[in-house]
Amino acid sequence: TGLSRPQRILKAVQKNATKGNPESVIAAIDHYCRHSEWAMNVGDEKGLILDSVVTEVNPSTALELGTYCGYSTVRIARLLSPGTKLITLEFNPDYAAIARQIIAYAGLQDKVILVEGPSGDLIPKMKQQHGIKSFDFVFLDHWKDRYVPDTKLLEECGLLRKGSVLLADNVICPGTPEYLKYVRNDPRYESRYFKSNLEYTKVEDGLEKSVFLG
Ligand SMILES: O=c1[nH]cnc2c(O)cc(-c3ccc(F)cc3)cc12
Ligand SMILES: [Mg+2]
Repeated sequence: TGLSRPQRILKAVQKNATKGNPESVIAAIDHYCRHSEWAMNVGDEKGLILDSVVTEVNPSTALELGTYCGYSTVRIARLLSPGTKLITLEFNPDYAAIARQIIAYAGLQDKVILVEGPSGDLIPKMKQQHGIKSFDFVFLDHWKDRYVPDTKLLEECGLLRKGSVLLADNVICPGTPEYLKYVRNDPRYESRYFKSNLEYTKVEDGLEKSVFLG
C-alpha cells in the first residue's frame, strides 16, 4: 500500500526543505499538510503560540510528550539556548523512525533526545537515565487520556518545580476535559487558555498553559 503518511511528510521535507535549516523544515511540513494531506502536527497557527511560550520560558530542560513526525520537536529545539536539551517521548516506533530523520534533516539532533516507549513507563526513569532534576517546560501532545495521569506522574516523580510550565495541545479538539478540570481547579496550578484553531483548519482548538506553583 505504498508509503505511510509520515513517510510522505519526510519525502516532502527532503524535497522542499534545506538541510540544516529548521525554518525551511517547518515551512515544508506546513505547506504539505495544508495543501496535500492533513496531519496532526501542532501546525503554524498554534505553533506561533508554542514559540512564544518556549521563548518566554527559555527552558534549560524541556520535555515533549508525543513526537509524531518531529514537527513541534523542531519548533521547540530551534529556540533552545546552546547546551540545553529537549527530551521527546514517542510510543509509536514508525513515527519515531521518521521523526529522527526529520530532526536530523533540520540539524537539531544534538539538542534532542528522542526516547521510544510509553510515557507512563519512561517518565519515572527521567532522573536516572538523563540526569534530569526537574523540567522547566513540558509540551503535552500525545494522547488525551494520558494528559492527567502523566501530569500526576511528573508531580509524584518530583520532575516539576515552582514555576515549571506545562503547555497542552488539543484541549478543545479532540478535547481533554479531564485535564482542563484538573489544572484549572487545582490551586497548585495557574492556568490560561490560548484560543486558536486545529492545525490547518478553521475548527477551534487551543493550548492550555499551566504554571506549577509548587
Ligand atoms: O492524537 C493526537 N495526538 C496529538 N495531537 C493531535 C492533534 O493535534 C490533533 C488530533 C486530531 C484532531 C482532529 C481529528 F479529527 C483527528 C485527530 C489528534 C492528535
Ligand atoms: Mg496535537
